[in-house]
Amino acid sequence: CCALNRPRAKIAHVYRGTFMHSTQDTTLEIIEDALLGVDTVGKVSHLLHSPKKKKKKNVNDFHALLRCSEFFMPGMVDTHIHAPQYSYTGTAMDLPLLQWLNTYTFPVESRFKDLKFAHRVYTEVVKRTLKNGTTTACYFATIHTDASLLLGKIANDFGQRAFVGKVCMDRNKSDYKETTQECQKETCRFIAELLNKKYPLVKPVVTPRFAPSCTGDLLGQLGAIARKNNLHIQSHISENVDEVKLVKELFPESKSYTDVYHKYNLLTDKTVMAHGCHLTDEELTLFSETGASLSHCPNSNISLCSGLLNVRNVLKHKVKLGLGTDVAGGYSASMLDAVRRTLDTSKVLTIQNPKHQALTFDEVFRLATLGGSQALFLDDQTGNFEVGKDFDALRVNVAPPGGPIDLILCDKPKVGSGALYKGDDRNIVEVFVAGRKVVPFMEPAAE
Ligand SMILES: O=c1[nH]c(=O)c2nc[nH]c2[nH]1
Ligand SMILES: [Zn+2]
Repeated sequence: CCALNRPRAKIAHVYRGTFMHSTQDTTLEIIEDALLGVDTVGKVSHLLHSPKKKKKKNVNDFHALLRCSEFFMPGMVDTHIHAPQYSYTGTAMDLPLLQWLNTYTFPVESRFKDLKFAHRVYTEVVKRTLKNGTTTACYFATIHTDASLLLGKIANDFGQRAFVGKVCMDRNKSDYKETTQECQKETCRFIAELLNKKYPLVKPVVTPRFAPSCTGDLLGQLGAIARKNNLHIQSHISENVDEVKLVKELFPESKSYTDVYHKYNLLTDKTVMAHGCHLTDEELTLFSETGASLSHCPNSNISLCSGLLNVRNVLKHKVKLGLGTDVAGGYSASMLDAVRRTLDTSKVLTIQNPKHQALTFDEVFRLATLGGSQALFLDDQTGNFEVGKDFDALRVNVAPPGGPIDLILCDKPKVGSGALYKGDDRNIVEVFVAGRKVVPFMEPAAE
């Protein structure tokens, strides 16, 4: 419908082959021998299911033909990732959350005052996630405004769609914090300067780290800033039981952890909260009523022994949910890993309770793509191949030379699931964001 209201841009590319995506009505739709057009502004102009019936020769003449071992799927949406923590991924997996933060995370994040170090790490994380098929990332940076702006520039240079958050914390045992006033002032500067760059795909997100590292004053100010500027919000919630206990002690007047954020206007339909493993049904209802979403980060939840989120119960409460890698609580920057761990976690819940209905592959595929775009309030722009949305896509080759998969029993409808279970970045041969090919990497524009 929206596509009809716009003047139509010219078609720039047409691809022919198999397309896999999720829609509101279909968990996983596989369209074989389809023709998909991308217009000059990077949007899907048409998706024809049976082009053979349309015998107008000149329509089909200029298409790029996928190999029979290839298909297109929507780019994946990482709804929660800490860009600075990429520097120590996989090296600090032996402590629970609160000790883990003090021992490993805060000392490393403090180093991002150094813009040279920040440039190196942020370039690597943007490249690594893009190569692994993350077309949209919702990033936490650090408390440093200039380094956070640099992350925005690097995502823009490589063509990744991203939210970037300058982290806010005015309460911490170590020096890694700001005063309440600095947090507020620097958040406003960060938002103004990032918006001023007019990057088409990179936007700021208001980012209180989590309730234990913020005073009520700061949370209130950040809620007001987000409201005034109509911005996204991200934080953490109910990841681990000690953290939930700490929040009870720090905010005794609040009914629950969720209530703390709600009180300070931080639960909106543009809020994404990571984890939520220990939320009560009552809290999930508050999420549903406010339209706030959850980011499920199974690798992190297992690696830090935080808990097992019952995604089925979250979905029953009609709470929007996407997947996140949560680097470096999670040790993998790949969303394919997040897909697998989501399935594993759900099956563990079924082992514990046979009445639990485990998530299916198709459902998890939807969470990694359309679900993530809904969680980030971006589903009018990305998440599947509906006409009028940006063409954010992965060209997957199930069996590239030297790849990780041996195609033996090739049952066509199952090829996609096999590729996502067993595949890696070698299978993601091209990545597109808003119609632009971003993998293989583009040369960043000269200064
Ligand atoms: O997984 C997590 N990573 C973090 O950096 C963090 N900060 C607060 N809570 C957190 N959880
Ligand atoms: Zn996190």
